[in-house]
Amino acid sequence: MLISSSDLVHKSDTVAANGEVQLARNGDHKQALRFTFSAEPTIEDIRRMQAEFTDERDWNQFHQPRNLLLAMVGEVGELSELFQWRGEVAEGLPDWTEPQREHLAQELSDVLIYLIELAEKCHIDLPQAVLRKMALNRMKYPASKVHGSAKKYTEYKDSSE
Ligand SMILES: Nc1ccn([C@H]2C[C@H](O)[C@@H](COP(=O)(O)OP(=O)(O)OP(=O)(O)O)O2)c(=O)n1
Repeated sequence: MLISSSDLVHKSDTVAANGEVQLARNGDHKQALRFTFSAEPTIEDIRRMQAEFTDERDWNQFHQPRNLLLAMVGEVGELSELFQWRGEVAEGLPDWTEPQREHLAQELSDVLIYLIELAEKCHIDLPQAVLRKMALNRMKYPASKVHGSAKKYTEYKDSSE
């Protein structure tokens, strides 16, 4: 389908990681395009692949929870360096070069890989934990109450509480 740039600004339109644009026409609200991920690999896929990587190298002896946490924090530091001193950056990082974007992709991946292995080694079922936490977040921050405000939940004075 041929689409013009003006077609690409509707609520719910998405751009998948492969660049494919998914159009939705469920309202007249105009919003920025929403970026989406590929469906795979899943978090469990990444856990399994990293477990294989670790097993093949006999590295489980080093990959205890505390070491994984420190490794992850180190990678968060490397990730932070990419943004350091640049000032605020716009969504989609329009001013970044492809090598810079690839570097960012690698640092984000390092953080995620260590996070997932840390959860595994702590026997936390991360996908299910995320579901539970998001349900809690929705209860703590009802959209009707907090819409458009970034205040912490403790700052809301609710007469019904
Ligand atoms: N003991 C290790 C070492 C590496 N990795 C994996 C997980 C990370 O995705 C990546 C981290 O590799 P490096 O420690 O070499 O860190 P970087 O890839 O960030 O390299 P650099 O520090 O040179 O930027 O490799 C791992 O699982 N266990």
